[in-house]
Amino acid sequence: MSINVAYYGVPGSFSEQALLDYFPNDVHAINNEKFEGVFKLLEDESIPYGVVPIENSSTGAVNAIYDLLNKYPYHIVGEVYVKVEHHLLGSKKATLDTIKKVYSHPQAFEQSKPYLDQHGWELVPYYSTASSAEYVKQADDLSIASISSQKAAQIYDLNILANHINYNTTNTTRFIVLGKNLKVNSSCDKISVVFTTEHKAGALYSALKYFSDFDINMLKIESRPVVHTPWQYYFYIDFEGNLNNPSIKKAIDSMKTDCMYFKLLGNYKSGVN
Ligand SMILES: O=C(O)C(=O)C[C@]1(C(=O)O)C=C[C@@H](O)C=C1
Repeated sequence: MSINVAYYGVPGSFSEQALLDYFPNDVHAINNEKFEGVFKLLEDESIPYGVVPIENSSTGAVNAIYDLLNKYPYHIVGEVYVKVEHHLLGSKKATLDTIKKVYSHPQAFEQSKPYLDQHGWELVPYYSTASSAEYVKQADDLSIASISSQKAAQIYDLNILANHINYNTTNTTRFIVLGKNLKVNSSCDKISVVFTTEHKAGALYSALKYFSDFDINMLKIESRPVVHTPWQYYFYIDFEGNLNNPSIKKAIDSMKTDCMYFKLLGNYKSGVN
């Protein structure tokens, strides 16, 4: 029986690619055009997983996803890295000279900025990179193009007007797999948490020092504003470990005592980059 998995975008988006890489067999993919839409789809009992982008190697965090991870009760149960190559797509008769406007996801604009800066095109932020291709196909207008994947060019039958326009040749996006429950098995080697600390000298240091005390390798820190309390922050931390390891348990219990708010986001197997 196939398993229902929600993803961001439409067929040909990088999130769909991430889903297919993570769930290569028997999957029924259900899409949504908004990041929060993917989280909402998981409210349906028949959809156990969702796939969304969280971080890009050139342009950094996808902030909206960090905020949604804290807002919804889901867990990170996996991650997958996808090499992201952007192309400029246009309708069959379009050329670089006919283009006036370019549609894409804002992250794709950032990842292709030096190329776009060479042209005077108007940039129109749109939904996913693949929806942008779909839009260009439907509009059938020589003056518009999208920044999308090669797969989107095939699906929406568009021409590639310029290849590989992302400035970083190792441009990679990390996607997370959302699930409803915390799932810990022996292959899980990465933990994600979010917390707030008191607004006083040394508070963050106190919470983080347990990584050193318990010899735990911290992988990432990201901060996001606590919206209704100006200048307070949620700290999102990724670190190596398995929740069944007693010293990881102790480190987390100690950390909690230094935090005003603490949420365990997940323990999962790190993806291959
Ligand atoms: O638009 C898509 O195809 C997506 O999956 C979204 C997204 C993102 O938001 O980071 C994913 C990968 C690329 O970095 C650009 C866009």
